[in-house]
Amino acid sequence: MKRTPHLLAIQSHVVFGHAGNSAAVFPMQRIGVNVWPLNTVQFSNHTQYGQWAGEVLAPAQIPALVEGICNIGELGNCDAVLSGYLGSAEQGRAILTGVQRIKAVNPRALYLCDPVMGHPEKGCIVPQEVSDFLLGQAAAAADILCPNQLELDSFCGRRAQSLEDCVAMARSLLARGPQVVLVKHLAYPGRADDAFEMLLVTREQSWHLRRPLLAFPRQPVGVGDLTSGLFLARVLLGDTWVQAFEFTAAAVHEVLLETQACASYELQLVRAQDRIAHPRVRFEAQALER
Ligand SMILES: Nc1ncnc2c1ncn2[C@@H]1O[C@H](COP(=O)(O)OP(=O)(O)O)[C@@H](O)[C@H]1O
Ligand SMILES: Cc1ncc(COP(=O)(O)O)c(C=O)c1O
Ligand SMILES: [Mg+2]
Repeated sequence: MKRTPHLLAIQSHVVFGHAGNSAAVFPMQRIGVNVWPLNTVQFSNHTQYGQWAGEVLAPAQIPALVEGICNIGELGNCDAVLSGYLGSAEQGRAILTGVQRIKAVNPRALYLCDPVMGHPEKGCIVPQEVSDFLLGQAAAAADILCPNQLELDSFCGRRAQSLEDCVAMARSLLARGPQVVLVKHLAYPGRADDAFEMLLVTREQSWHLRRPLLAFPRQPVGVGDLTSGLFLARVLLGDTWVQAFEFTAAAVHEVLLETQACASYELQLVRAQDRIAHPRVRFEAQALER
């Protein structure tokens, strides 16, 4: 029997609704991965409501929890670490120490960093020191980096001018260490206004993918977290990079269709669970020149 992969997911938890682990854990489990959720913050709701209650996990808890798993002899079973929304830069440094610890016992373990830097206009609030940490240290430690356009621009210190430019910028991130860069949402001048575009860049190849742009009265939150979680889960389940990319686009689109049909602001993950596991739509990634 094929082994079920194990994934340590270090990101936010919201009591109500879906963002961070609250957007990613159930879908990753639903497609067949054992998830170890480690919550960097526990907030009542995501920050785009403009108000929330709750607190940030003390950074020392991250190594303590990893050590606890080590002490029961399970750390070597960890196939991957995912990090997303962080409450402080110190938490970020603690995660990198945890990643080193896991790679020491399982050198094949992957680290996916979703560099959630916030989007002040949209109300996604992240402390500045977290962005500085992500720009400075996280990219070098990651095997897989999943920025959105704003985060890609921040890494490169300039705005992308075209699709070719986005590819060149993502490629420049590979030079810092990652094997793969997945840009979860492209926004460059001149792109089609009826499509939602994503990009996957490895050392050997680049792929571009388009899916339909759906209309929402208020953009749902947690889509990025769902995207990075499903991508990593599918890689652990044995997909190639491009297979995982295509699956992720389809499964996320299914969730958005269900969410739109329900006229809901929060992602409809429970209702969409069968569509996540078996997407009915399929999007083909197009290989780019390079
Ligand atoms: N097919 C789609 N149609 C319309 N909006 C989408 C679609 N897919 C994703 N979105 C929205 O696009 C935005 C992507 O946000 P962005 O900041 O680029 O990434 P992230 O979710 O990582 O922060 C989100 O607001 C999400 O709800
Ligand atoms: C607590 C929390 N976690 C994660 C996110 C990131 O969500 P997204 O996947 O839309 O980038 C947000 C965005 O506001 C948030 O408030
Ligand atoms: Mg995001």
